[in-house]
Amino acid sequence: MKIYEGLEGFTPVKNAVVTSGTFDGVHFGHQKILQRIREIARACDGETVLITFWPHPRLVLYPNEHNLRLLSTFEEKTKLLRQFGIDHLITIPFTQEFSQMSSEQFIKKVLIDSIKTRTLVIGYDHRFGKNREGSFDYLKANSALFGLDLEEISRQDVEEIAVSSTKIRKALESGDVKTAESCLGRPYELNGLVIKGQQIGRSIGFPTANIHIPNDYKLIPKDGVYAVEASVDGTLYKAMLNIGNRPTVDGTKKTVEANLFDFQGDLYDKQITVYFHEFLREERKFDSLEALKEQLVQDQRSARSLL
Ligand SMILES: Cc1cc2nc3c(=O)[nH]c(=O)nc-3n(C[C@H](O)[C@H](O)[C@H](O)COP(=O)(O)O)c2cc1C
Ligand SMILES: Nc1ncnc2c1ncn2[C@@H]1O[C@H](COP(=O)(O)OP(=O)(O)O)[C@@H](O)[C@H]1O
Repeated sequence: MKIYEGLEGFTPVKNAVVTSGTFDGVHFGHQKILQRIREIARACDGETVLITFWPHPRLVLYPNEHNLRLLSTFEEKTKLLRQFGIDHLITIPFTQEFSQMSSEQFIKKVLIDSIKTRTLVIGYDHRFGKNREGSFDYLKANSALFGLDLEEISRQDVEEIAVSSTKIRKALESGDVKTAESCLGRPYELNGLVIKGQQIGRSIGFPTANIHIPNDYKLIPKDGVYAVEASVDGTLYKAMLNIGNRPTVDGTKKTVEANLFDFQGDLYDKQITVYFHEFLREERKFDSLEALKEQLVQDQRSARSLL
């Protein structure tokens, strides 16, 4: 997959089969669209092109709305799009100025002049251009004029899947990692770097890798204890993970930390990926570290039996 920042570096490809959108999470519904554009490209000996916007339009249009959290970081999204067979990824810097472009201008300048789109695939409810006025009907009425084939993912197809990024965000915010997993078609993941903590973990026999997630827009699931898998240096470990303030040790800021099963060694400064499988329990304040330790023994047993 080739990645282009903006349209400048892009040179038109043969029979471009195009779709556009934010694709946050690259969930099951998005995957249907990706599958469809791949099929069309194969049939016409063309190449798949995905236009996406970064930063997320809502972050630019509503900068005061600080609570928007995304399912995928830019790196996670590109990795997934590559896996799903996109040949060319164009990321358009989403600015206030860009948001003022009319749908007609978007079609003419971006889809036709710059990309030379042969087929455009969009969901029935997809809108683009200023105030999201560019609808499928408008495109359909003008597609001959624009010289492109149009393919709609129907309402029925979209509703059958019953998946949306919003639904997945809500599920994760309530700890429902199972629903998130079924909508994403894979477990929800976090990526980060292992950093030093207060080194209390090892003293109670449960060293915990503290994970620093550099992207503050990335959605962290609800506080609590989870059964997860963790991947480090290409090896996958079963693990348990806590998200929260650690009231037992009077913690003040939120941490994400994992105890890996059947692992011994040093993880500091390593890149780690965790995959959420089950919510185990709420985080609690224990009367002593000894009581916390007893609970961790139980948590480990529960996690092992679920994973
Ligand atoms: C699976 C798991 C569950 C945890 N549950 C709790 C909890 O319920 N309450 C709490 O205060 N801390 C909880 N913790 C956090 C511990 O307090 C933390 O691991 C300990 O403070 C050591 O942290 P440190 O080595 O990073 O300093 C949990 C940690 C893990 C890995
Ligand atoms: N099974 C394990 N799971 C998690 N971390 C482990 C494990 N074994 C060793 N470690 C190492 O121990 C560190 C955590 O120990 P801990 O005492 O909790 O210190 P810290 O407070 O710095 O996280 C991890 O960052 C990692 O380098």
